[in-house]
Amino acid sequence: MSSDQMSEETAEQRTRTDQTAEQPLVRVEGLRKYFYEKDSLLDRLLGNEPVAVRAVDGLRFDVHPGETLGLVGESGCGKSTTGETLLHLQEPTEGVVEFQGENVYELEGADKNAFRRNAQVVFQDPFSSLDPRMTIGKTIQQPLDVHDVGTAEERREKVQELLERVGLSADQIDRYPHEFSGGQRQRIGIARALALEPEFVVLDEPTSALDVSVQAQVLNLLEDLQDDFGLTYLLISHDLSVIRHICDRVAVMYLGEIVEIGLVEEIFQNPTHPYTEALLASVPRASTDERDRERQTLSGDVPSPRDPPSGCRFRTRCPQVIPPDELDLDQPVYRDIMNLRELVERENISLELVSSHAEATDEGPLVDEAHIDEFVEDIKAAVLETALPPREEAVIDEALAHLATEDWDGAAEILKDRYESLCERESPSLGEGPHPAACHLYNE
Ligand SMILES: Nc1ncnc2c1ncn2[C@@H]1O[C@H](COP(=O)(O)OP(=O)(O)OP(=O)(O)O)[C@@H](O)[C@H]1O
Repeated sequence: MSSDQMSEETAEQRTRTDQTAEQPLVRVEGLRKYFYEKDSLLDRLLGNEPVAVRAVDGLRFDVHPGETLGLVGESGCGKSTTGETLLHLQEPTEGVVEFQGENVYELEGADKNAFRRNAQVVFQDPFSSLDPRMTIGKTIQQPLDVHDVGTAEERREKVQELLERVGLSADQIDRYPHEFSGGQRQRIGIARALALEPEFVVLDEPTSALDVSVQAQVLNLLEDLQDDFGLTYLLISHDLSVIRHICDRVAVMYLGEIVEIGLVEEIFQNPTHPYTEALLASVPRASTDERDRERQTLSGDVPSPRDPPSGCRFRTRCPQVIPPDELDLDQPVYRDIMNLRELVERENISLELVSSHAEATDEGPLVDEAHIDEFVEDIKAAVLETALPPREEAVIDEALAHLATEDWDGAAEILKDRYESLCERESPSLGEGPHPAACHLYNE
């Protein structure tokens, strides 16, 4: 092969859009981070096991050289914990993170140092992340001091260069953070992250503390810096417009897991996971195609990462839960019944409050035999939003009657027997390929 042919092929390889074929810069496999909150004295007396907060629960994804991968999801879904664990700022509970083919959790000595230099982070809040007593020059220079880079004079020169590069002026080097606006402070945070010439930067909500007018400027700066320095970004944001502005691909997170991942345009125009669809339904549409997409809004609260739902974690809020084959129910009715089941399983209905026929006693609520039907009607009126077909109403009446004697398990069992979904039995896996989604609707 001639050298011309070889260089042509290399150029082709670089512009290849199918990035999955490339050697990733960062490879994450089975990453878990659980927090064990301190157990109370009572827990210790009762011998209770500490409950794990499953902040990050089995992530697998790659970040390719030169790309910006977005990580999006509602507050508390584990985005920041992912970024911090990936950079080894937090100890992982389980899993592997490879940077340039090396497991970062096993690095030692010079290799560990090299990783620390090569992988940096920009935090959300430019107000609290800068030390108010330190000049911005000292703040930006600190990583150079820690890693003992160059002479004192060279370091100061480097800081001045960085200030210019992020759109500030070299003669501002001896000023203090309070003399700068929010946008300028974030530029200082970016300059500090770039001081050691990293290859990979985690941007954790880099613009969410800024005014909307300043956000685009900072995002444009990040894009320019990426081009100039060949940077690779993992951008964490709850804001889909930020993701769309700057990312090449995006991973959608829900309760510690990735539910869908793919090219940004592909995800925005053709989302497959019901959670992604619901997230997108809450933002203005760019094109007519997208505006025409069926609107599906999210119901219910995000469950606790201490006790996530079985099977698919999104199933307690999903507008497309899969009913058993033998049932022919409209989705809103099935959703309604599944919400009722959740309340019964968690014993989360205040019987005395919803029904005047439930009398509070020391042994719990007491319902007169003669009023069980009214008691059941009261619960349905308080909890259900749709009208049930007669066949289902009979099953639900039978189940709810068990609550008259506080037999929650009996009620739950009847409901489970008839309505249990594949979505609660089996956890859908995130498949392979350029645009996988962890949903039984697509994996069936
Ligand atoms: N040190 C900690 N100890 C206990 N729980 C924690 C700790 N840090 C985070 N968590 C919990 O882990 C879960 C994920 O938090 P994380 O901050 O990673 O989410 P996030 O998606 O970045 O949300 P946000 O955008 O609000 O920061 C949350 O339930 C949070 O309360």
